[in-house]
Amino acid sequence: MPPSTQSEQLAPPPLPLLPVTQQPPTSSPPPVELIVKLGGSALTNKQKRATLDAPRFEASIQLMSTLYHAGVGFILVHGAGSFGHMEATHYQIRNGKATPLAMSATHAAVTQLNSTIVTALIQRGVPAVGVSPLLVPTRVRNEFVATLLDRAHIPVLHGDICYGADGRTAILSGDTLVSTLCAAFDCVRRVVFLCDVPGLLSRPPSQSQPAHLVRRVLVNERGDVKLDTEIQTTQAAHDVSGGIMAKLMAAAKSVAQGGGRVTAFIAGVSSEGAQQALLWRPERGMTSSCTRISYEIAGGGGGNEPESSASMPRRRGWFRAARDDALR
Ligand SMILES: Nc1ncnc2c1ncn2[C@@H]1O[C@H](COP(=O)(O)OP(=O)(O)OP(=O)(O)O)[C@@H](O)[C@H]1O
Ligand SMILES: C=C(C)CCOP(=O)(O)O
Repeated sequence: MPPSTQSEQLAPPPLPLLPVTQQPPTSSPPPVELIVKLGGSALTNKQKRATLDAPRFEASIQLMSTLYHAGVGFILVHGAGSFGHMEATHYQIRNGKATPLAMSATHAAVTQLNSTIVTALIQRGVPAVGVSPLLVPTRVRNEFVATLLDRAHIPVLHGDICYGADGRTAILSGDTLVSTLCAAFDCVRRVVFLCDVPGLLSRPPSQSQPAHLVRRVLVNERGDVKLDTEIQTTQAAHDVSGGIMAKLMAAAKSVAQGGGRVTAFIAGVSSEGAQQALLWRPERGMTSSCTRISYEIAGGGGGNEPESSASMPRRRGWFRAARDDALR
């Protein structure tokens, strides 16, 4: 074989050609009951730019592959993790005035992760197709996702940068995308947010005091959230999409807008809780190893008046979701 030139060596390795017989049938795709959000913390080392967390990445891909081969239909969304948050912070995208080049650089980072995920899934026989939100209007994006599902693909969307209606630059979190998809696809019954923690904890895992897992969160028709315990949360300085609190609110929105149709979960990617959440059915009742966010008509449980979550470092009782971060 002739020696490779330098430019050939720089190209990423190609996907091996799959045996034709391994390709899954394209007829009768399963109904889509599930949206999975693979958090950046379930895929990457969020402290180190452009770095995968190899064991968690493998666990995430393996879980998605197992789901697919078990015949479960789902839409996959992933976060940016260390491929996007640091760029978005550096280029001040949330300030609304990032340059086109800054937007491109941040989008390139998150699509690099998207391509890595899609490639890993294809290698395991999952017919994944990456879908970037970027400039595509929500309605068009949802039609594209629906067409991919009809053709038996697994759409893989991701948190991204976007331009608001006024042209200002903004972040569209994967968590927000989940609630948008949930509203558009009324066949969805559960949404599962997978990350590096077993669910919502009473304290940030970085604190030395022991934290307990919050197993149950209730949401009313207005999207107000009820917790039976006080919680404290933190987020990394370079996190541009609100951390675990924004995730809880996106989960609450998915549940509230479904009016009881949808149950949401936050679970650890390598935990038993992930299996419980991904395969949960209403008749299975309680889940013990993850956080379950479910619907309850307000007035059933007493509690405090809704307050602004932004002003409450410690929360207990009913409180109201903070304003959505996304512009669309
Ligand atoms: N009370 C808490 N309970 C659970 N996690 C918490 C809490 N406070 C802080 N955290 C942190 O929140 C992180 C999960 O939120 P984060 O937004 O990073 O998730 P993600 O969806 O995986 O990331 P990304 O936005 O990159 O997709 C955990 O890694 C944990 O360190
Ligand atoms: C930082 C960017 C570009 C998207 C953030 O999406 P998230 O990680 O799902 O919150």
